Amino acid sequence: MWRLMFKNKLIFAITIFFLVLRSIFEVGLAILLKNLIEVAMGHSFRKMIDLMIIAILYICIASLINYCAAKSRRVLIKRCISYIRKRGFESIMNRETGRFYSSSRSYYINIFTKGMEILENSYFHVILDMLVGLTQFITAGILISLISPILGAFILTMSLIQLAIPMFSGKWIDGLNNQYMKEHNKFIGELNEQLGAFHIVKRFKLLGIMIGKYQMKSSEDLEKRYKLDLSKYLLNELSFLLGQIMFVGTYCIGGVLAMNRIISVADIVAASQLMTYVAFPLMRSSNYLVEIKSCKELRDEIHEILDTNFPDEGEFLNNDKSKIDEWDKITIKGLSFSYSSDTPVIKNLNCEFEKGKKYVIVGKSGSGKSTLLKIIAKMYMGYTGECLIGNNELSNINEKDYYDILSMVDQETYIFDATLKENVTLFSKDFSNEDVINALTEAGMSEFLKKIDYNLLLPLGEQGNSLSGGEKQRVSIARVFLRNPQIILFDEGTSNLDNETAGEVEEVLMNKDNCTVIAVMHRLNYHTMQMVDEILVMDNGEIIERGTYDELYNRKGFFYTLTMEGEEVL
Ligand SMILES: Nc1ncnc2c1ncn2[C@@H]1O[C@H](COP(=O)(O)OP(=O)(O)OP(=O)(O)O)[C@@H](O)[C@H]1O
Repeated sequence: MWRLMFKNKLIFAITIFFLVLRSIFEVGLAILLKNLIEVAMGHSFRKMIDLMIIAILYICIASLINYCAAKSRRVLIKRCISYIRKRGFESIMNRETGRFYSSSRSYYINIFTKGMEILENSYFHVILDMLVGLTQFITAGILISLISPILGAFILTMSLIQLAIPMFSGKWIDGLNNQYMKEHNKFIGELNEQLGAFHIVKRFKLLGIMIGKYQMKSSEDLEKRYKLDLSKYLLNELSFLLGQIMFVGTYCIGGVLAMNRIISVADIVAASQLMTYVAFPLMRSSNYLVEIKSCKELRDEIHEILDTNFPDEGEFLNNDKSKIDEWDKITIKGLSFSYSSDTPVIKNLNCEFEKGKKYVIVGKSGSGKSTLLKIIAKMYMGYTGECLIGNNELSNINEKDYYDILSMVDQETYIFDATLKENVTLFSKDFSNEDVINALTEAGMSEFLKKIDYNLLLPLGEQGNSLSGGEKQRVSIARVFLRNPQIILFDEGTSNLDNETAGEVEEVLMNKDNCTVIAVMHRLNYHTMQMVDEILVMDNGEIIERGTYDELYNRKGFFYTLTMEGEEVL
């Protein structure tokens, strides 16, 4: 991670230059003081005036250097964090879908907010502070040893004792820090969930329960933070105690040496001033090492995010995977999948979807329909069996290529805080207003377009707050229609629409030329069903019936029972 600072060679070199210069100037002040005392004791007014002018100039130059050091250090750290934020975000957004979903949203948010703050304060600043401390320590150490080797030896011994602290406490603090980060992740997750569920909390009068849940996570988070801080304070105090022993000890030894006329009073004053630059960097060094160690896990995580086969700007991670060849059908052979190791959600499933044909999957809630669609959409890896697009195994296909031919309408719609047009084109410049209007019309938005006077620049607000649930759903359908993909996966895409509009949209969908449609539907419109090539009936992760609507209905099997229960067909 520290190598990141080298990436900005010029600003890194400038920062080091000013920091080292600043340290030398700070330490040099002790020699200036020593000379002032010696001149004062020599009673030469003229020399005193000259030295005072030099001292004022010295202090002014030191201040200027301090400012330059602070500014260049700030620029350097800003660039490092900016690099990690930008490349990290690109890397995460370029992840394969399955891998992206293997971590929670609050995990990512935490890395980019709290994580960056910790990295900045507990790593980059600390490394530069260590450099300042090291320069001060070496310069002051040499000067003190020149004044008295005995004092030098005493200070060195005490320093080594101080350095032992982080070595013994590193793992302990590491563990506490990890526990805190985990608890903090949970707290952010809870906060995210509760704010997202604001309307449900209101409507179902859940405030008491939710505040209780929130309070629990909040106090666990604060408790872990308290334990971490307390341990850090303890170590700080131990370091401070050793520092004080060194401080007082140096005065005592210096006094004895002065009594024996080995060093002068001016030497004692200079040594006491220099001691600060030996003692404090050392006292802090144990904290620095603790801080650096404490964010090791975080650095490893950021490393993993940044280093995984990192692509050039704008490229996708899995470019090594094969491009998709010509294909004639989607073949699923012996497919099994489970979210957790115990219960499989898809069980040894076999089926085929021919290119250009239209399919509807039905089944009771929880039978695995959406999971099957998500596997075909390359959102979940870790399945067993085969999922072939033509002759290409899905897991070997380049995701970018795949999403050129496949689009999905999800159960959950996502609307960006942008205009209607941007929400349909998804910020692409490749589509005209006419294309957008056609797609929206196909998605059943003609009345809405009239109502807004065809204003495609209409802002839709945060999460599409200015739209109804059905309108949001139709915007997400229009996105898919606009792209005219070879495969459309449609997961209850019309569930929020009235029967008439739903029927119209489904008719457009089922009449898309050269497009393979696999739709999950609960509410089956008879007219739509007549346009479907095959209906697959799923139960408990398996396909138990398949055929046209009439075939299945007349078979009087599971599908018929579903229709009789009134769950599937209106
Ligand atoms: N992300 C997940 N993690 C763990 N279990 C899940 C996850 N998503 C779904 N499941 C479980 O997998 C099973 C199948 O879910 P799936 O959403 O595929 O069913 P479905 O047939 O589409 O249901 P519905 O018609 O209600 O949408 C359910 O028992 C569900 O609880």
